[in-house]
Amino acid sequence: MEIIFGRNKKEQLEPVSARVTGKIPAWLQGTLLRNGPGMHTVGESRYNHWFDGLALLHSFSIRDGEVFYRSKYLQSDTYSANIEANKIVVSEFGTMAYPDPCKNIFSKAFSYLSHTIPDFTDNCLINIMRCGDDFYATTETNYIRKINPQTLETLDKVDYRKYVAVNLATAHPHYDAAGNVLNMGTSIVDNGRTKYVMFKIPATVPGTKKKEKNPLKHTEVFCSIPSRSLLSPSYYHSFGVTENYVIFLEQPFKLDILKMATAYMRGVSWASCMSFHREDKTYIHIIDQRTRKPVPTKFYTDPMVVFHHVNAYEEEGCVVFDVIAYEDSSLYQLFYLANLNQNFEENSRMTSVPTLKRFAVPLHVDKFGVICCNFPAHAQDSISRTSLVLYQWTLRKHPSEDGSSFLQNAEVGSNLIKVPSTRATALKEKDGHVYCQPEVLYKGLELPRINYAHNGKPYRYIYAAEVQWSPIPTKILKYDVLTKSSLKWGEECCWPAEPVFVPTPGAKDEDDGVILSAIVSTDPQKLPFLLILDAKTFTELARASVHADLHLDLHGLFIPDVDRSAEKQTPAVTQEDENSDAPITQQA
Ligand SMILES: CC1=C(/C=C/C(C)=C/C=C/C(C)=C/C=O)C(C)(C)CCC1
Ligand SMILES: [Fe+2]
Repeated sequence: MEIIFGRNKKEQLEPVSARVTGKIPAWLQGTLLRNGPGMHTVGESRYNHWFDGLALLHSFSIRDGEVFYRSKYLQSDTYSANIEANKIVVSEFGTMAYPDPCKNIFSKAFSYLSHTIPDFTDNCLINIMRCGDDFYATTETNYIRKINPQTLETLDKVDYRKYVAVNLATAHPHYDAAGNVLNMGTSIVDNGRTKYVMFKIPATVPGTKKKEKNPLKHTEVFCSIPSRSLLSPSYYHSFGVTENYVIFLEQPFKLDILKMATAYMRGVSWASCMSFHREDKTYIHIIDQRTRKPVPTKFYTDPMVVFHHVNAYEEEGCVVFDVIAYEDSSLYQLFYLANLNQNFEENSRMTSVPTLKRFAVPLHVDKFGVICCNFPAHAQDSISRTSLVLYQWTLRKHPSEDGSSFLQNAEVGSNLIKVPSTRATALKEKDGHVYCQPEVLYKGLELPRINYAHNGKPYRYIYAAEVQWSPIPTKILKYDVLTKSSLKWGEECCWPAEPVFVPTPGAKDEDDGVILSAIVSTDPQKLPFLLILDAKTFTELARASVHADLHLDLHGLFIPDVDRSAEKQTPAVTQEDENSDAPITQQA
């Protein structure tokens, strides 16, 4: 496994042509752009954890049936400082490091004496975010790095804190149909408060001057939720959205801010400042995007750890959401390089299996009961408590004939979920709190993706990596949430990456399209390759093998060429004609 994890990967700076077997659909034109850790040692020093590795960007450009591969290390300040010092001088998730005494680049790292939160790394190794016409490499700190999606060059270093008060932000933003970005982050001990902040970055800005064109300058806070505890906010890696709501899980996997503030002094990593509190609950926050306020009911479930939300949607007065859940935080433990490199089979057996779970949250619970089914939306919004009671009374006296709209005086202990698409339950408790219990759908999957046109909406298919006894994917999976059946692709000595769905132009069915996945091979006779599957049947359409040092990556996106040709057709932007407000095609 050393071959996959511990070894530094060589960059492929010049695009290399791949050997294509099979037939790439003619409509598939664009670039699969991905990110992940590629360098695990610098000089004599080694990172401890796989999530520490220096970001290596790579891309497969697909044009007229041909594929070109290239890769380049993100030229972050962290990368430059490390390379210059010929050792690790910047702290990452699982490795505490100290700045080179002669250099002052990360001088703020020592600010623990005067500030609670030290400066974090800009080694953006997790994902790629699209923001208007710009692309950024992302991690979970306050830094993102602008990149050129064609050349993989590193551009501006952006500090989120310039635009919104967050010390941490997720690497998994959401996008609406117009390409506006919705993300969230944590603001730590700011003005005596620790809170979770949801913010929007517009896709386009109507400004006239070039400077005003930066969408980040138009970032808008759209809701903040106070953390239950000032000094131990939850850690979260992603969140969910429906058409009208945001789902945020305040889980009992927490950051200890006091431990973080003293980590440099104590010589311990950030990872050691995170802990799972199995005695605690997981709180489910549902935020109404129209009012920008949380739904007042307290929803909760058992302790769990979620890294990836899969999708969510609204159905008959409920928010239904799917996540990959763990019983504890042991996943992060498994990715210590020492576990991955020696006695791999023994050390990386999962104690907690990533499980696809479906939750349902009833939206209109009050102390009088619960509104189910097709209670008209306008009425839900405008009915006051008094008229609600009256309405309830009227309905009880005169129940609607087809039973489609009704109010129900829910008994304590009764299940408030009556939607057809799940057996998940939500039990009303004496104090008005609601205890949600999920339906278990599938065990042993991670890195979930969907057809993003269905994000926030009812959907049927999940594409994911199948993980069996270890956290390293061995197969790609298509899971049908309706029939609960699955299709799989796998091959000896092949280690697949997160599968990305690309829709056929003018697609009718949700699964009309292809799956792209970069496959790392541990068979010396077999080159690594880009796999192209028919998303409907999960049969191989083509593979593009490359003579290059492919790394196992984390996340990325597909940029269809329509976007590029639109860019080319747009005349060069001048000071005067920068008013264009045209929406962009979004491919998350
Ligand atoms: C550096 C740093 C962090 C980095 C976290 C990372 C890099 C997490 C990666 C998670 C992944 C890849 C999960 C996959 O499911 C924290 C803890 C946010 C805060 C302190 C500074
Ligand atoms: Fe992730």
